[in-house]
Amino acid sequence: MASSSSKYVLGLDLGTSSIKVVLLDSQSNTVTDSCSLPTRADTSSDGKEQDPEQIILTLDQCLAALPRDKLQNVTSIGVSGQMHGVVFWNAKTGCEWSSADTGSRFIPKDVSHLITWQDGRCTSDFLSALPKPQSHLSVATGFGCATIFWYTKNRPEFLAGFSAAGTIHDYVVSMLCGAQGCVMSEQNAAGWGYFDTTTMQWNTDILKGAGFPVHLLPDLVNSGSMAGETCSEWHGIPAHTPVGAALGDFQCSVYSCMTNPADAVLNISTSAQLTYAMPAGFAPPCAPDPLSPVAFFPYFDGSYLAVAASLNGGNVMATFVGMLSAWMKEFGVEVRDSDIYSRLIERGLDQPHTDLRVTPTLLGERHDSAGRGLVASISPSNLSLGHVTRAVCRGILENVAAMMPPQMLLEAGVQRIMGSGSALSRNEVLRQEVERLFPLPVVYGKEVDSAVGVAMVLRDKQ
Ligand SMILES: Nc1ncnc2c1ncn2[C@@H]1O[C@H](COP(=O)(O)OP(=O)(O)O)[C@@H](O)[C@H]1O
Ligand SMILES: O=C(CO)[C@@H](O)[C@H](O)[C@H](O)[C@H](O)COP(=O)(O)O
Repeated sequence: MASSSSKYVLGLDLGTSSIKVVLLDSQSNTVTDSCSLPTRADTSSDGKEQDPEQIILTLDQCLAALPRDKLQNVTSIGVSGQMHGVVFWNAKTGCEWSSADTGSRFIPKDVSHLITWQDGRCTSDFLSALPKPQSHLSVATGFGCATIFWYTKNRPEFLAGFSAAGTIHDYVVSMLCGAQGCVMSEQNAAGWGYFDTTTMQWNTDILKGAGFPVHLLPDLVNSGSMAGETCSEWHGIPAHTPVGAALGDFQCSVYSCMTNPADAVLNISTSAQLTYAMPAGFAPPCAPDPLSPVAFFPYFDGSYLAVAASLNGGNVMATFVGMLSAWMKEFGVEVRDSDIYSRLIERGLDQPHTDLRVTPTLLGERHDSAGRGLVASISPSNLSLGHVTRAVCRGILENVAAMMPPQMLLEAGVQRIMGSGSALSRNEVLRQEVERLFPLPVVYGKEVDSAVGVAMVLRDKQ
């Protein structure tokens, strides 16, 4: 039961695989309640597009699991989510509000599918024909501006049906605030491409010159700023509650656990990121280096994070689980995914070493988009579930370590790795591989890191 004087910040994270919500007690800065549910919103098995209705339904289910008396005492809302992707909506009719005894909710209307960061429709030929951005960040497939270019060139009639665009978490913020357009933080804008983080401006002239529909570009605000106030009571949260501009899940997971400039953060959820903070005053290079596995993403107040953002994290294990499940179905056997995960992890733990080699880059990487996965050194004695699970988990970490080698962390003064993300917290084989590969102490967080991080940002900015 909440004391009548307790006030809470609500943190929401709209991840690629799951929604997480937390209530952070503003006074004690502790999480009092949380809920996490899988979205199962993919419209096809490759995760390229997701259904916003299903995402919002899962968000509603998570909120319904939080204590109502505490929701009535929420004083601000922070939203983070999967970066880079784009969803289109009609600014005037992007949702419908409906009321019930349990509170009001909004239902998406006149909204496109979310085209996610995993989307591969922009080939390297397509991308190389686009104008060069005026930014230190290069543009990759799955980035909002690249996807909008693709629609402009291939299906312009699709875009004609929409007047606003943003990430899925920007969409949620816009609907909560009843906004007529989209307000975007520099973190999310950097993830879309064609955004100059030093001037905090879109490359409007370059985009206009190439026929890009610039009216779809959101208005910019600093990361950590407010986007507006809730336009209605929502799941018991009073109307006129301040809502922060949506933030990147990557930056929020870092915010939840980086307590010292000598910390690196390794997050493994659907994807994986290894990052450390650049010193104060760091200015990114003038031009992008598309072949570099390390990029510099904006954090807060003009600072930057050096990040190796791998497209191949927990989704590799999820693909392995999906493959086994499909194979078993062919034999008429149905096994729950959660049972497959626990058996794989158990067997992987029984098999601490393997000579089987798995390069798990199923989606390639942004610096090597043509790359794909490989299996090598197969012998009759290394094909057990234990060997394969160990080799898959080792491969995920070896790939991250190849993108940002341990030596680079040491040279940057890193003394400790903070582990975050539920793929890491739920998989001890992955954790063992982190500790094997990186010669640094590793400290693990909880499963709901980005949701906690975005709530902490809102609390700190109040
Ligand atoms: N039962 C499970 N046991 C261990 N790992 C799991 C289980 N279910 C899912 N995972 C891992 O968690 C990943 C998704 O993590 P999650 O934090 O929900 O992602 P996101 O933040 O991207 O939405 C999956 O890709 C998979 O690797
Ligand atoms: O690619 C980057 C940063 O460039 C990622 O860090 C970023 O977190 C994206 O949001 C993801 O790829 C999606 O995150 P998640 O759902 O895997 O947690």
